[in-house]
Amino acid sequence: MKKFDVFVFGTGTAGKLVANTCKEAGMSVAIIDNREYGGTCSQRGCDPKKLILASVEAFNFAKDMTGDGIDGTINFNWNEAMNYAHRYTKDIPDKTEHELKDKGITCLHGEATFIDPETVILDGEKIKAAHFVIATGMTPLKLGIPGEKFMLTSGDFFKLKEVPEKVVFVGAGYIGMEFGQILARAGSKVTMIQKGEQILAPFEEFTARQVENTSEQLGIKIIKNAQASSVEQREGRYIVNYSMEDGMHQITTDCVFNTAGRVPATSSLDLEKANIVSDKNGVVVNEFLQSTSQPHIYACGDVSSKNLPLTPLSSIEATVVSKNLIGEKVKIETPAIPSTVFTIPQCAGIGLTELQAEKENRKYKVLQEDGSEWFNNKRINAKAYAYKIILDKENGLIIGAHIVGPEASEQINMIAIAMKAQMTFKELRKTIFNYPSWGNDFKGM
Ligand SMILES: Cc1cc2nc3c(=O)[nH]c(=O)nc-3n(C[C@H](O)[C@H](O)[C@H](O)COP(=O)(O)OP(=O)(O)OC[C@H]3O[C@@H](n4cnc5c(N)ncnc54)[C@H](O)[C@@H]3O)c2cc1C
Ligand SMILES: NC(=O)c1ccc[n+]([C@@H]2O[C@H](COP(=O)([O-])OP(=O)(O)OC[C@H]3O[C@@H](n4cnc5c(N)ncnc54)[C@H](O)[C@@H]3O)[C@@H](O)[C@H]2O)c1
Repeated sequence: MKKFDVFVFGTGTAGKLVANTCKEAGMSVAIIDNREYGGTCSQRGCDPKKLILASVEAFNFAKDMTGDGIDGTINFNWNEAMNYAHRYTKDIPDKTEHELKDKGITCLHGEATFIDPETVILDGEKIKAAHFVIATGMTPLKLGIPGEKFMLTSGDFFKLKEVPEKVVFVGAGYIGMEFGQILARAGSKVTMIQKGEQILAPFEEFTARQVENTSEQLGIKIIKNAQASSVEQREGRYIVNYSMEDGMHQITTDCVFNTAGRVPATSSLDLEKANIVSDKNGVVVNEFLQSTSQPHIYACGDVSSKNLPLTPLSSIEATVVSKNLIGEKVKIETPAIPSTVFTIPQCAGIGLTELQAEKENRKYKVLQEDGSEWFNNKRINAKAYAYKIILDKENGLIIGAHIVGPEASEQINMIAIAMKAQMTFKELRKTIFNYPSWGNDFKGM
């Protein structure tokens, strides 16, 4: 029977980092994936999305500047934008696998399942390991509604051959809003069906509302307090039935996406046979990222019960797991975590929202303003720019920051540095920034 020091499930950001580090430390390592190597971020998430956004942003920029230096008809070409993204992503699976193999890591394909805490089975063959690392990421949430099989999921977005005339997204979260805006700019008539009152719910209401307003200006219809109840197929099109307080409604569309959230990908691992405890947040782990029920088994990335499911956190968690496996004793510790929805304008946040600060009974001060008339925003004829900075009333430290604007992701990175360095907002503002630049806007906030 084959036996390894470390057996890793998943070849995404988290899994491949653990496999590489353990191998470099001299351990015997096997890694497995049930689809192509490379994971969500590189194949059907962050990277292809941002590559498509390169031309969407250029298209939008040129449109905003039309009459102020840009002349003539500007077209967005869906197939070219998709080909551009695929050119970058298509070689990654083979390259990832070759790099792992070249290091001497055993690369497997398929679905290995636990049969006991020390053993998995793959195609009838038993494999033992001293340690297992679960890094299987997340998968789209099942809505459990009739006709769900007609719904597309985020991975299908990157396979769209043409821009649908009409499209419905069930769920106006990160994925729904990012993809909805891309398709709206490409020419689709987009409708969002959102369960609650707020789109982009974990974000500050003030900034999320600006994304809502700009999306509506773009022609996106956002139906809030609505829940999809079934999807029917009729003559090559789809009818989405949804319920609202005043009763049932329906909408006919060319395609419908399930963007209602993602859940930990654990269902095919037979975790119970190894007595590995998991819940709705994933494999339950302690501060060392060890399974609380099986300490020789670790979990990291989206599938672990700790932290938000974001790429930088998958890397941080994988680093902690690797260090623990090679004999250091390291706890997961994260400074404040920035996050951005890559819409136009971008919606970025870090730390507490005002509502959270209120609920935690914090003594705080809010700096909030609409910056849409500020020079940086006016210079590019951008639609929206606003911020809300929440400061500890006593010591002036930043406890939350929320920016909506063309470069909000980079501005929030600067706030992340200030928060990590325990710098007050006043100190941050004393920095000399380039002028004119988005960083310099902190001086005016
Ligand atoms: C559309 C989209 C856009 C996103 N955009 C961003 C963004 O802009 N910024 C950001 O920070 N995050 C973004 N994310 C989230 C980001 O992609 C994830 O946080 C990150 O990829 C998680 O990495 P991971 O290694 O934990 O899991 P993954 O990269 O998902 O890797 C898990 C791997 O495990 C494999 N697997 C699953 N089940 C099994 C099994 N039973 N056996 C073997 N292998 C298995 C999968 O095939 C996959 O290759 C986005 C996600 C999506 C879906
Ligand atoms: N830019 C980024 O960093 C980025 C981009 C995409 C995804 N992600 C990561 O992936 C995770 C998953 O993203 P997501 O967009 O799938 O989830 P999400 O939680 O952001 O959004 C899901 C939305 O669907 C709504 N919803 C749920 N059930 C519904 C129903 N039955 N009918 C109508 N609406 C319903 C929810 O209220 C929520 O607003 C995110 O939490 C994030 O961590 C990050």
